[in-house]
Amino acid sequence: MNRQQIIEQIKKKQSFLAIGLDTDINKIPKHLLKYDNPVLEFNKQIIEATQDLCISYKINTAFYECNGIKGWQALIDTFKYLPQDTFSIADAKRGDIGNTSSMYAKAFFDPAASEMDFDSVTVAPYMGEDSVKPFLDFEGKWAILLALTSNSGSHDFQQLKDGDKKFFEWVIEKSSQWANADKLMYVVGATRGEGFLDIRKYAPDNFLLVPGVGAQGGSLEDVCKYGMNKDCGLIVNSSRAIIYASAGEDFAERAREEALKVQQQMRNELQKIHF
Ligand SMILES: O=C(O)c1cc(=O)[nH]c(=O)n1[C@@H]1O[C@H](COP(=O)(O)O)[C@@H](O)[C@H]1O
Repeated sequence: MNRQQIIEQIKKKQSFLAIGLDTDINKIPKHLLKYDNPVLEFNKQIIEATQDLCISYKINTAFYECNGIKGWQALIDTFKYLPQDTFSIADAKRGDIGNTSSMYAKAFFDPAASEMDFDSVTVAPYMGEDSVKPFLDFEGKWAILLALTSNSGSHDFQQLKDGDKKFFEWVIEKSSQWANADKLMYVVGATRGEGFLDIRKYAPDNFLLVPGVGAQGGSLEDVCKYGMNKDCGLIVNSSRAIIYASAGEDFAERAREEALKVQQQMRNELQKIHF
């Protein structure tokens, strides 16, 4: 999905919500355990209940990788179940020396090799240009670079100052030379409030993937106030607050209710920029 198509989906659905399929077998409703692949069944029902309210699904691969072959199969099958009109994110946080990154890129971008054809992968920028380039070399695909994350550990490195800039500002400034806003997004935690102003100084046009509303308590209002640009420029993720709204048989219905609340807030924010 390209930038224009993302913007069209935002306008059409009046939403910039990504639902995070951080599906933990220990947290899903017990009645699903009778299925051959309970994680897949859970994901299917969540997707069916929410797809008109979100523009994206973010699959955090850790929740699948930890379950070995069955987990990886659930990842592939969930990928295949994602609606065509949603932007797919493999949240794998990869990045290694060039030839290894090429393999990581193939794992998510080359369906002939892996059966998966995600629109994007999250990438850790710490190893620099040659570790990110292999993801950018795939035509029509996106790399989503970690910039200023939502967790307390973001202070350890990302917010250290060198000269007139913090480390995350160096990351954005430098990586902007590798690709433009049609291929590169940045992760910025919803808990960063006015920190979005610093991000927008260096990335005025890029879409930002913003996790941290819902369970981590980030404010959607602040994210929009400080981070929105004329194209919206935001894909805001919520995982646990939506997918685990109920542990009962009504889990999909309750997930829809939670997604709807977020979507309605997003619609109000989009009206402010006349979307
Ligand atoms: O890259 C991410 O998606 C990410 C970056 C970040 O700074 N903070 C963060 O929470 N995430 C991911 O976003 C999701 C947040 O989940 P909830 O807190 O349950 O909404 C998880 O999949 C995290 O791994």
